[in-house]
Amino acid sequence: MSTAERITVDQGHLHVPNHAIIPYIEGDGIGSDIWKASSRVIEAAVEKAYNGEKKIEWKEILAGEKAHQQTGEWLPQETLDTIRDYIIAIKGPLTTPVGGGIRSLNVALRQELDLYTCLRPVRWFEGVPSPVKRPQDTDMVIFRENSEDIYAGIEYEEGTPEAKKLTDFLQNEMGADKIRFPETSGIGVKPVSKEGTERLVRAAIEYALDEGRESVTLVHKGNIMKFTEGAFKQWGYDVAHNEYADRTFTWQEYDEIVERDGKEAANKAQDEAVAAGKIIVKDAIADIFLQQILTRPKEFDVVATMNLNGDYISDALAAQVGGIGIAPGANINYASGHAIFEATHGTAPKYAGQDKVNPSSVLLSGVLMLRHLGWGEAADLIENSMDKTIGSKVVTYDFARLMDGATEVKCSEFGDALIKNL
Ligand SMILES: NC(=O)C1=CN([C@@H]2O[C@H](COP(=O)(O)OP(=O)(O)OC[C@H]3O[C@@H](n4cnc5c(N)ncnc54)[C@H](OP(=O)(O)O)[C@@H]3O)[C@@H](O)[C@H]2O)C=CC1
Ligand SMILES: O=C(O)CCC(=O)C(=O)O
Ligand SMILES: [Mg+2]
Repeated sequence: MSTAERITVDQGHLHVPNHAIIPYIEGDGIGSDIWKASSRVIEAAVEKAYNGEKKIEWKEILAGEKAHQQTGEWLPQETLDTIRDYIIAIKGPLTTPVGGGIRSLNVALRQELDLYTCLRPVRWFEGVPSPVKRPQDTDMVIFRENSEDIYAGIEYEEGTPEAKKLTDFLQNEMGADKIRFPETSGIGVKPVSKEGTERLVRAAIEYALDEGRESVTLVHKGNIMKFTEGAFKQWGYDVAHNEYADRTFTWQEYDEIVERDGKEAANKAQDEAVAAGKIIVKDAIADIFLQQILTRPKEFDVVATMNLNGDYISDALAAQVGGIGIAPGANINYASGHAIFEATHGTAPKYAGQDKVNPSSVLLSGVLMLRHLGWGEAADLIENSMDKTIGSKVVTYDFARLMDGATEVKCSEFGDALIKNL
């Protein structure tokens, strides 16, 4: 009889049994290849780290194409119920059609479970090829708001009665006179709330404090979208001022000191705050931020931003440290304890079933999961093995095409090499 048990949560604190059941969604496209390779490495690392004392029992749950084939549903209720019950899950990517068709199942999972933080650490591994000269300078952790913004899916197709009704309302009752082509516009709505912003920024500041990080940058396009992105910026600063006054120093405080006492006094206050171990909370407008992460990456650390900005920033930053094949993530609700770990990339359909792509994104999502469970020894083993394997230039196609003298291996063979090097 299996001794496996479910993970439980008590007031946000996880209780992880030694033999833990973890539900997984294999994913569409490349999902099956990367999951097979990664799950084997995770199992081997746990076995080696704890001599069999700790163990994961995977429990498959369905979503996406596999779910549709087997149950007729894209996201069965049973899948949501299982994640609710088992608290922690890991998933491969799921396809979302562009234009029409079903809405994103990835977004639906985050919304259904209210996994409001999308945490995406971006760091370089020794030896990974990168388009920038000093990839080691990029070490950031993205906190992407995961529950609102235009991902709420409130949009109406051009030419429909709903789009016309909303356009008429905006023009006739709200005085919106800048809809350039009202007869042929699709209309989308972008909700951004104070509560949603506060819980995300709070999580980012808590993380920065716990992990000894230097700054939290609020990234927004608040000059143009004043009451959504601009409000995000101000609510973010307010969290720092109202809840973390003794542990943060903000650029708004800096500006106030400049106004009152001059720049020298402000610089002195900031230096003293840094010396006292306070976190600097600052902000950047999204367009220039995308330049500065390339030109001055050392100046950024924890990044807190809204859903769409976070989506773009995730892939842009991934490129700086070797690409989307090595970009992990986690979707977390810090209050309920629920979390789904998943790669940043998608289903890469042109590589589906070829045993070709890099499994590192989902594997490193597993590493994040192991750390989240308190199984850091197994996580360390995997990261060290990645260093060793990539250092010996045994890599999948994505790295091989940018490396001189690399040995290109398949997805499954990269998994084998990682297990050998654990
Ligand atoms: N969380 C999720 O489940 C996500 C789902 N998606 C969905 O995935 C589908 C495809 O999206 P698409 O825009 O093509 O983006 P993808 O991230 O799926 O793929 C884009 C490109 O990224 C590279 N890539 C992706 N994964 C890997 C990997 N594991 N190893 C190496 N290279 C990789 C490949 O680059 P190259 O061509 O240069 O070799 C690939 O062609 C869409 O339906 C989209 O909605 C997208 C993002 C996240
Ligand atoms: O849900 C999708 O299809 C895309 C999601 C995405 O790009 C992301 O979460 O980074
Ligand atoms: Mg994305």
